[in-house]
Amino acid sequence: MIQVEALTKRYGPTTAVDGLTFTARPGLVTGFLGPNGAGKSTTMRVVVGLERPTAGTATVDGRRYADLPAPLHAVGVMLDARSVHPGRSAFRHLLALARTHGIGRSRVDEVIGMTGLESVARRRAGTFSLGMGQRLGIAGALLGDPGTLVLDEPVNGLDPDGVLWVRGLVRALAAEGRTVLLSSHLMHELALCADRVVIIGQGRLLADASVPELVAASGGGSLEDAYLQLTAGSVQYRGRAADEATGLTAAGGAR
Ligand SMILES: Nc1ncnc2c1ncn2[C@@H]1O[C@H](COP(=O)(O)OP(=O)(O)OP(=O)(O)O)[C@@H](O)[C@H]1O
Repeated sequence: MIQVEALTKRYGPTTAVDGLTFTARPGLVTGFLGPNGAGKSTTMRVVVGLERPTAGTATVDGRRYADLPAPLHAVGVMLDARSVHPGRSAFRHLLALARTHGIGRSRVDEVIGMTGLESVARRRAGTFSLGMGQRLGIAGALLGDPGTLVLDEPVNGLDPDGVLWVRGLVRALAAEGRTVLLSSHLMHELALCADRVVIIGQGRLLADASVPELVAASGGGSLEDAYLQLTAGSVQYRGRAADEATGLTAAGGAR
């Protein structure tokens, strides 16, 4: 279980997370949404002990990450799939991670199998495609057989088969009673795999509800409709309308 309570994180003059409170419960996939720069990654980084809160707390199973006796067994993390040493093979990377946490080699083989990386396990991670890197990141998160998983955009760069695989994986992990917190910008995918959705904007909570509740509150559209309504006032980085950006008029002619 992840509990975020009155969490604030400031970087100099920037308030990345602003008094945020929510709980990701066992047995559920909790989708974590928000516009670019809303504070999702920062929140996840605090949960897994990579950042210290300015105020408030974030705990896993009631303890701050730093106080967990066996962190890799408590919480599996995939924040940035590119953080793997490029010269190391997938197998070596996972083995090094396993060894530093007292995890046996057989579990390394197991997670390589679970993530479909058998044929490339001996290849240098630096040669991996985006999707293969994502799979390796997920393998690392699964290594400690953790009760909680924190996955930052796990379907980013995956092909349709990979997206389907992640959906099945997170559903299965939740069905086993684990807590899954997963961020994504893919509304359609989240509508399919999340039980609850936490939406933030400019570091603040905008909604914490089930997908059907959000859809009903938006007037019965889609999760995307609900999200766009809720975040309309919180988007910081908005491009020009497509017709303006391309120099085309509404009638389709060039300006
Ligand atoms: N190390 C840092 N130093 C300074 N500012 C930071 C740092 N990390 C994040 N920020 C700022 O905090 C805010 C929240 O960023 P964060 O990466 O958490 O957002 P996000 O919701 O994950 O965005 P995205 O969807 O683009 O990944 C942004 O304004 C960002 O520029």
